[in-house]
Amino acid sequence: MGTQGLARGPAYDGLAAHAADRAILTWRDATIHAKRRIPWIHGFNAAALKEYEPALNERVVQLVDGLLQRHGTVDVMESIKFFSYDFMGDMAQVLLLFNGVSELMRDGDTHGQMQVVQTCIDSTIMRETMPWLTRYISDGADPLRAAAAVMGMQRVQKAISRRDLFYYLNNDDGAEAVSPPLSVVIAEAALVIIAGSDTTSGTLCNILYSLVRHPDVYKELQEEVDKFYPLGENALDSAFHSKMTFLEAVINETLRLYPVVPSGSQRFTSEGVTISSWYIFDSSHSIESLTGYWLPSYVPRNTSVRSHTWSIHRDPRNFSPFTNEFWPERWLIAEKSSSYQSEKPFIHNLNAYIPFSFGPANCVGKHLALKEIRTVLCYLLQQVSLRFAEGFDPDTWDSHLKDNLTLEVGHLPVVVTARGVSKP
Ligand code: HEM
Repeated sequence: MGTQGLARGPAYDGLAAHAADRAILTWRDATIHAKRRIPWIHGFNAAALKEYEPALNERVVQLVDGLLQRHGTVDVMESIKFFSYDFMGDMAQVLLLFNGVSELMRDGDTHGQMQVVQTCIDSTIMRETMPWLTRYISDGADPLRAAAAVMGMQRVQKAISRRDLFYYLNNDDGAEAVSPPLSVVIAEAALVIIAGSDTTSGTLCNILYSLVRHPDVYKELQEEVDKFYPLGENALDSAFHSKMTFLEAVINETLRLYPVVPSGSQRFTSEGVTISSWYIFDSSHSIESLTGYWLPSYVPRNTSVRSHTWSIHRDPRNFSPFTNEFWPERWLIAEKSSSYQSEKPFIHNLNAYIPFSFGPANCVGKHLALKEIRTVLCYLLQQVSLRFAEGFDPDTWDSHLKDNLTLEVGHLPVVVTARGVSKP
């Protein structure tokens, strides 16, 4: 996956089948991919991220206000999903939206927007695993593309009042000598919705679930939030994010246990390659002793391969101890800001931590995703307390996870209580 790595595999052709133009995620040719990534990089640079803050902050306040207005039990999964789609709508404005604006949090799904998106997502596994089949049957992404085309055309004709991601993808900043054709901008803008919504909302849900499930961790994070954003302070101000080491540890640990693309990205061998793939344990030791050796293996040409992120993240050779447990402390120990005393070896292999993939085709939206997650958590924890709703069995959480290309989460019924903190 790195710069010297293998090229993308045929799964990406399946994702692009029927499309008038390919979105960046589906380009297999490294040269074209690198060229198409340029406007995305502009759209996610530090200055652009700063420009998106007012829109993000407005949506975060709307999310938390909405949770507080609903007395009793709230399915926080649905609220956060709507939040992430509304915010990506603000960034790209290409869905079946009212007046070009997504208002799921305000109005609910009155325009059938979620059905259009879900149909697209539900078809991804089929399109990925059987690209050839897409030639014979209609593509679940077609309705999303049609909606994106209509909205995209309206959008380019509109005078825009503020800069969003579409502004950069459409080369409105004039950074490139030649602007992309509308079909390309529409493909990219539709990808903003698909790549940027459920990824972030699923991660936020996994974080909230893990926090409520582990009251000691929840308490420690709450203390950190209260330290930087006490009563009356502006928790939407990102100034302190870089100092919040425990917040970072919680996010990292959640993405380790619940990677958003659990099966990883498909790659393809255009010629035979030898890789160190099998780790043979020394039979005289137990698996916990982790002694053994790598055995190289040969992958013939024209073979599709994947690095299975879920398994890599949950491998005791990469993260130990408490490999399958939610233990944010490991990130502080690795940073040497917390101590570790135990007979068990401490293993923390950052090369094996790949929630955003790595190399030239890694997640280009990573910094926006992290900004969203940090802002939601700081503001939410300053304003409210959460506990599981009566009757919810936290032991069932993992059994409702679904690998649908991205990791889908189940319902998360919680009781939300105001902490009595005044708003900024
Ligand atoms: C926690 C949140 C997120 C995670 C964990 C995540 C993870 C990933 C991963 C693993 C990939 C590689 C997929 C592949 O190669 O098949 C990827 C690609 C991508 N992501 Fe994200 N993502 C997140 C949020 C976002 C957001 C908010 C956006 C904004 C629109 C975004 C936009 C993209 C794009 C455009 C690509 C394709 C990049 C390329 O082909 O060069 N992602 N993401």
